[in-house]
Order: sequence, then structure tokens, then C-alpha cells
Amino acid sequence: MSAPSQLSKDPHNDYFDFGAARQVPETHTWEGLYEHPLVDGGVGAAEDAVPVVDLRDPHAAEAVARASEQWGTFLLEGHGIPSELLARVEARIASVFALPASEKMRAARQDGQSHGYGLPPIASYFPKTTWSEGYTLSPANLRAELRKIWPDAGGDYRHFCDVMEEFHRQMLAVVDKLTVLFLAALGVASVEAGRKIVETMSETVTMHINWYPKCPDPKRTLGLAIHTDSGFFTFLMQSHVSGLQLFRHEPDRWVGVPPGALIVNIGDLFQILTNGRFRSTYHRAVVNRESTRVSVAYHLGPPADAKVAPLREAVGGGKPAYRTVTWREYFLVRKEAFTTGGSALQMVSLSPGDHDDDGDGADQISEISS
Ligand SMILES: C=C1C[C@]23C[C@@]1(O)CC[C@H]2[C@@]12CCC[C@@](C)(C(=O)O1)[C@H]2[C@@H]3C(=O)O
Ligand SMILES: O=C(O)CCC(=O)C(=O)O
Ligand SMILES: [Fe+2]
Repeated sequence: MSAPSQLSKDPHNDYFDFGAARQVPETHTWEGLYEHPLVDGGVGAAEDAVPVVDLRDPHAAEAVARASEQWGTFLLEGHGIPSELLARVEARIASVFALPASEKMRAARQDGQSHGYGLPPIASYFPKTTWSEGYTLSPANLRAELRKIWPDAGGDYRHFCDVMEEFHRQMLAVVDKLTVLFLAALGVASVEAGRKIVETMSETVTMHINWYPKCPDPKRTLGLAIHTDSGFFTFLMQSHVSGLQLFRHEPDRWVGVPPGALIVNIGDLFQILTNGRFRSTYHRAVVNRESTRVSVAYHLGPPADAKVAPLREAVGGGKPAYRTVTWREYFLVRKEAFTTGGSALQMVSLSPGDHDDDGDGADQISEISS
């Protein structure tokens, strides 16, 4: 599937009052949303059922490998994050987005900034605006960021920061367990390598909160535009309202992901690291008339300037399929891909016979170190 080719001249960065909207204006109307059929991805949907991995399963590494190769997405069970904590996260997020525009806009993302309130970075590559608000935060800057919204650092501020920090702490334990499974699935035996990967990813976690308000005419608009996540992998916590759809080929279709589950998405840099064995998935979010929906994407990847190249274990006796890239550089490649209608992964792929200009692509530690 090719990416949209129009780079927006006007990213519609002004505040839009979703609560007051009685219809979907032209600025938020998307064409061609239903070119492909929508199928249910729930348990029991046969080949359309989104794979499930249970962290408690002794064969979980094999299940992770299968799901990452065939889907690039799976539902995670046995993760141990209490549903009561997820409910508190959702309630505190609601308290931020319920604030008046003037207060939220104090934290508005500035041009080129990785954090802040407002639409996510890819929004600016599309000519239309999505039916959503967003807030990008990292655990490291959480309190400083939220002081922009709540300068008095009162109860709402403390409750929000405390619950997000608790969520982050609990997610790190899940990151640890899942990384062990990914490395086992890839045949990377080094415990030291695993420890280093988890440590660097933990330092660079980015959380993107998506807030999808109720919509009076949901079929005409989109909550989040089609994209692949660009890092290593993303955990997606979503409320008990459906909205996430995965794009699948043969036949081309949208698969609706069951609500409520914790989802794992493989990102583009992981596709590169695994030499194309694990695949990133195109996905989007739709909105609905009845309920507001919340999701928190917990993005994991390397430090921005660390080099990522196919792992020796993944290349085996073959050739690296991708050249070495940093995440920072990949963002620029993706921007160009959106502008030209190309594919960012294609743009960093090596044609057969090409040599990786950054060395042999063999040492798994140096490949993700700065
Ligand atoms: C770490 C990141 C991944 C992300 C870009 C970002 O710097 C922070 C926001 C993330 C997000 C969330 C919504 C979809 C997405 C494509 C976007 O535009 O912003 C992802 C980015 C990504 O995966 O590249
Ligand atoms: O809200 C969703 O279900 C999708 C969110 C997402 O894909 C993202 O934030 O990267
Ligand atoms: Fe995503």
C-alpha cells in the first residue's frame, strides 16, 4: 500500500472544539476510507483473528515469532498490569483533555519538538485533519511538561503524574519480559545484549496519548491516519471501545482489533533489525458516535542517533536487506516518503548485490549503540 503523496500546506494546527461540533467539517472529511472491506479480528475469526501471546505460556517465544512474522501485531495476555491501573490511567487522561483549550494550548507542541500537546507528527503529512487530540510525553520530562498545563502543581497534576509514572514502572517489567522473548525468537543468546537493549530502550521511552472524541458522523472522518510505527516496538493500551484497524493483504482488508486488550506493534526499525523477518503493520484508528476513546502508545526504540542495521543472527548466511540508519535519519526518510508517495522501508532497503556502506552489519551491540 503506498503512502499518501500530498504534503499539507496547512496542518490545521488551530484548536478545534470537538464537543461543540454538530457535523464533520470539510477540514476533517477524509475520502476513500472504505475502499477495502472491514473484517472482525476477534478471537474465533479464523484467519482474521489477531494473534494472541500469553506471557505465561512456556511456548511464548514461538508464538511471538509467528505473530511478528505473519502479522507484525499481537494481543498480549498475562502481562500482569492490573486493569484497575489502566482504568485510573484512562480517568486521569480524561481530566487533561477535558480542560479548556486555553489551558491545553499552553503545552502545544512547537515546530520540530518531539513532545507536547497536539496532533502527532505524521498529521502534517496529510491534507486533512483527524478527529482527535494528542499529547506526546516521555517519562523523563513528564512533570516539567505537565507543569505547563497545571502551573500550580495541585492535586490534578500530582494524580496525573503519579499514575503515569506507575504505568511506566509496570510497563518496564513487561518490556523486559517481551524483549527476552523477542531475542529468544531471533536466536540472540547473549544475556548482556538483552540487558543493554532493555536499558537503552527504557531511557528513551515516548508515550503518545490519543484522545478520540465522539463524532456526529464517524464514517466521514478518521481518528488517526494510516501509518506504521517507526521504532522497535510499541505497546498500545486502549480503552474498552473499538477503533484500531490493521491493514492486511491477500485479500486487502481492514481487520478490527478487539477493544480492551494490550496490543504490541512491530515498528519499522525492528523490521530493519530483523532483516525483514518481523514486519511492521500499517494501522489506523477510526472514531464512533457513542463513546470517546483513549489509547496510550508506549513507543520503544533506540536512542535517536544510534545506528540500526540487520542483526547478524537475522542475516545468517544471506545479505543484509537494509542499510544502516538512525531513528533521527529514518524520520527524515519517512517525511520524504510521505511527500513522494514512496515507502520509507523501501527507501532504506538494499537491492541484491549492494553493500552496506556502514560496515558488515554484524555486531548486534554496535548496531544499536550510538
Ligand atoms: C517516538 C515517537 C514515535 C512517534 C513519533 C515519536 O517521536 C512520538 C509520537 C509517535 C507517533 C504516535 C502516533 C503515530 C506516529 C506515526 C506519529 O506521528 O507520532 C508515531 C511516531 C512513530 O512511530 O514514528
Ligand atoms: O489509537 C489507536 O488505536 C492507535 C494509536 C497508534 O497507532 C499510535 O499512537 O501509534
Ligand atoms: Fe501507531
